[in-house]
Amino acid sequence: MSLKEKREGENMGEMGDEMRLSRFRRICVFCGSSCGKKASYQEAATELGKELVERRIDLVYGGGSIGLMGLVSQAVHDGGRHVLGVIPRTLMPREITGETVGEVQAVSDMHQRKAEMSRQADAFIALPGGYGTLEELLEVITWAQLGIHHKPVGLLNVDGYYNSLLNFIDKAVDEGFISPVARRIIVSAPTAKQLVRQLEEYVPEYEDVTSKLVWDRLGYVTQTGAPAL
Ligand SMILES: CC(C)=CCNc1ncnc2c1ncn2[C@@H]1O[C@H](COP(=O)(O)O)[C@@H](O)[C@H]1O
Repeated sequence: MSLKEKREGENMGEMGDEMRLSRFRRICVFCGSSCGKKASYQEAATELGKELVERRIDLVYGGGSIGLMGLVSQAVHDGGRHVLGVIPRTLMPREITGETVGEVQAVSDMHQRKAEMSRQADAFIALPGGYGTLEELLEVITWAQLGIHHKPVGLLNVDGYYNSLLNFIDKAVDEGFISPVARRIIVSAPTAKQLVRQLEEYVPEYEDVTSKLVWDRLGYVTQTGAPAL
């Protein structure tokens, strides 16, 4: 049995009685707390939410209703899937982040929020965004590189928004700072449909530099305690 088949089998085994259309139970979306200037960014956030609904995938995100975060969470909630917003207590007042649809999980700080969003998800997708989005994206890529998780990481490159970032990463490969294998951790596509399809097919090829058991002891475990993807 190939690694891909084995991992798919593991996921199916955890499915419960609901027939799934995806190997992912829940996806974490990172995105701007602003809407961005182009309508295409906002449309992409809603499209991504609808794509998750179509594939019966739940959402975990940073909570609140501001910017693209609000659009993607509303689309998933409207489609009847579960939405989990993970918010640091200091950002909880409605004047700061707006109303959260679905379930809210309060955490103590930004670090705990990232760890919790990551723990709850089977894959990650970044929509267009600013510093916060980039930081969250780069952290889960770094964690994949270190073997903390093997979950797919996708970049929704709406209207080429992330072209310059991808060019920079390619330069880092050329200059010997990122290995070609680590470059392939990032899956990118221009539409939600294409991206989710590519993430479904993603096979991790990264060799763990540290046993996953070590990370588990540090608290980086999946919620069910099951092996990461
Ligand atoms: C005080 C203040 C500026 C609040 C803005 N309100 C926010 N509410 C909730 N999460 C946020 C907020 N700003 C940034 N984030 C976090 O950073 C990411 C987006 O940051 P950005 O807009 O790309 O850079 C989100 O995924 C979220 O996890």
